[in-house]
Amino acid sequence: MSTSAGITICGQHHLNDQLLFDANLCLPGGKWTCLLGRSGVGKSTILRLILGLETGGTFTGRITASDDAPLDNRISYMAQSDLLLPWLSVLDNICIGARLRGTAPDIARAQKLLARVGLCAHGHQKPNALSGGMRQRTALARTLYENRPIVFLDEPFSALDAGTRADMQELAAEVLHGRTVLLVTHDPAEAARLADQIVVMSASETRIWPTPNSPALRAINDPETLDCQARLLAYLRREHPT
Ligand SMILES: Nc1ncnc2c1ncn2[C@@H]1O[C@H](COP(=O)(O)OP(=O)(O)OP(=O)(O)O)[C@@H](O)[C@H]1O
Repeated sequence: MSTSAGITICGQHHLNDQLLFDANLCLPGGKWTCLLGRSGVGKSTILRLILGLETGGTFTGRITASDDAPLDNRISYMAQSDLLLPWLSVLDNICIGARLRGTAPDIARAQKLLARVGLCAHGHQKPNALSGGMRQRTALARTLYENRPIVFLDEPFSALDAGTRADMQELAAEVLHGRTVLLVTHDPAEAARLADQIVVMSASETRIWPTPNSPALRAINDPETLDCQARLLAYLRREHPT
């Protein structure tokens, strides 16, 4: 695996000639950044801009890697929708990246990941036979299979029950330790538990929020983590009321 470079995105994004956001966001290399902010503020757009994907708007600014090398082929991306191919089995969906690159899929690795996301018995099934949470875990396994130094996760645990969510957070923290991770979430508890850096995004700023002193992954009942979660929730409710 190549080194996990940091990324900076600095600039303004306009949608239909209206300013959507003015962002100055630095993702430290090898660390987890959790990005929160009200729905529609532009969190997914930030991911898509760094990935060079269509956003429907216009970005003016700069996106740079800390090692000045191109970001191509260094990022794996788990979008909000699972993007599973309905005609392939769960196992084949997990190794779709290898197939698209024309390389032999590592079936043993895919099966290990399938087991880690709790879907051992479902590898042969088609995605339409799975629940929403099972589909999301398949997409997580596909993202982890890619073994990239930079990983973008857009609400990756949103469809999971509380117990499975905690398990998948722990799996992702273990497998992606030392990678540059950008996790978009609406869950202050998730951010308080997983983040090396928490960023709250609004139209006018990307605000760094204080994280607990202990290293991630933090215990669910760690008092400082619970305090961070409560303060963050209070801020989000005050700053971004519905
Ligand atoms: N391809 C597109 N074409 C036009 N507008 C778009 C496109 N993609 C996103 N938008 C608009 O950009 C704005 C920001 O969307 P984005 O998905 O980045 O928000 P978000 O903060 O991730 O929201 P959520 O938390 O609800 O996922 C929204 O107004 C959305 O309608």
